[in-house]
Parts: sequence; structure tokens; C-alpha cells
Amino acid sequence: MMGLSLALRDVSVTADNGRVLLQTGDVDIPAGQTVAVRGPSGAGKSTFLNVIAGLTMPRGGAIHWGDTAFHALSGAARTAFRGQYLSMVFQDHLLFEELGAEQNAAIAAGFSPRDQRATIRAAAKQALMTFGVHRDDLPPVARMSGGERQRVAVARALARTPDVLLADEPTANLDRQTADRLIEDLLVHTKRHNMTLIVVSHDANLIMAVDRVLGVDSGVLRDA
Ligand SMILES: Nc1ncnc2c1ncn2[C@@H]1O[C@H](COP(=O)(O)OP(=O)(O)OP(=O)(O)O)[C@@H](O)[C@H]1O
Repeated sequence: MMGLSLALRDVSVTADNGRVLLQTGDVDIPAGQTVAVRGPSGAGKSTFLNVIAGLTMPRGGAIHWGDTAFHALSGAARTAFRGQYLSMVFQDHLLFEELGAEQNAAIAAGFSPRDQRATIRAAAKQALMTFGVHRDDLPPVARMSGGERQRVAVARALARTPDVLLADEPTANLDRQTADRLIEDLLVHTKRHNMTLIVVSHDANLIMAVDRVLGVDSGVLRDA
């Protein structure tokens, strides 16, 4: 596990009507750095996560993850790269609604080599316990509360150890104590495995805990 660096060179994203949604200039994030991204509502934070995850295509500029020219990959290659190196905790969670917390958190086991499955299941269980969503009486995630779903989504992202973790407001909707536990766990896990962490957040405790803070204002990304 090496983590991956991210190099952005003048990446721009525009809406269909030509409005500029994001302009990054040149930004370099070394492998293993933990970075918070903050900015006002509508500033372009989700657009930023989407473009570095390859879910939105830039209009111009270059995105390198490690040695890979990510912006130049075909759609299929981008999807394969994402599956291998990136893990995401996004606001809509993308959980499997009929399954329980443990099956969701350990979902990566189903796509992993046989000899890694037990490790992933154990890590999933551990993460669920840490975040207090490991009771036997919990319903399928379809009927869980917003905060419970959020904790399951983070546990799932941590159950495998990706090179890069991208997260959108992972502590929103959580009480202070649960949020602080999540922050600590997230950072211990990312540092232990030298993962690169890029997290959109307004949480002052999270912002204090990371290596670096970037700001997005009216679509312009820069060190804050
Ligand atoms: N495909 C699109 N076409 C046009 N405008 C878009 C498109 N996608 C996003 N936008 C606009 O781009 C701006 C940035 O949106 P984005 O979701 O990145 O903001 P954000 O900083 O994540 O906001 P929030 O904190 O409210 O989630 C918003 O004004 C949004 O309405």
C-alpha cells in the first residue's frame, strides 16, 4: 500500500451553458497527505470530488493520480482504475438497501481474492463496532436513520484499504461524540496505511486534524 499522489494542472469544469463550475490552477497533493476541502454551499466542492474521481469530465487541464494520466483514460479504464485505487464516501451513500450493515460494510469481500475476504470481513465488523452500528437488532439499511447509514458507508470504505479515500461531509448528521470517534478512526486508518485522504468538510475538528486545508470559493480551488 503506497498511497497515490494527485497532481492537478489547470483543471476546469464547465456546465452545459458554459458557466465555470471549477478552476483548480496547479495543485499537488503528495501520497499519504490528508486534505480537507471547505467552502460555501454551491462553491464547487462536490464538483471537485466528482472530477478527481472521474465521475465528471474536465473541460480542460490534466489530472494525474500517481503516474497515471487519469484525464486521458477511456471510460472503462477510468472505472477500472477507480475500482482498484479509489474508495468513496459520497452524500447519497450508495448502499445496498435490502442488505444489513455487515453485508454492506463487507461488500468488497465479494470482489476480492479469496485470501483477502476474511480480512475485509473482520475489518468491516471492527469498523461497524467502532462507529456503533453493529447491533443485531438493526434493520436493513433501507430503514436505518441518516446518521446510521452514514456510519455504515464510512465503515464500508475503511473495510478495504484503498490508496485514496474521497469523502463528502462524512461527519454531517452525526452527534459530536460519534463524529469525533469517526474522525480519529479515519485518520488513524489513513495514516497507518499511508492512504491519501481528501475530504469535503465544514467540521472544525476534522479540519484541525488533517495535514492541509484547501478552500473552494466560486469554483476557484486554492490552499486556505
Ligand atoms: N451539471 C451541472 N450543470 C450546471 N450547474 C451545475 C452542474 N452541477 C453542479 N452545478 C452547479 O455548480 C455549483 C457547484 O456545485 P457543487 O455541488 O459542486 O457545490 P458544493 O460546494 O458541493 O455545494 P454544497 O456544499 O451545497 O453541497 C452549484 O451552483 C451547482 O448548482
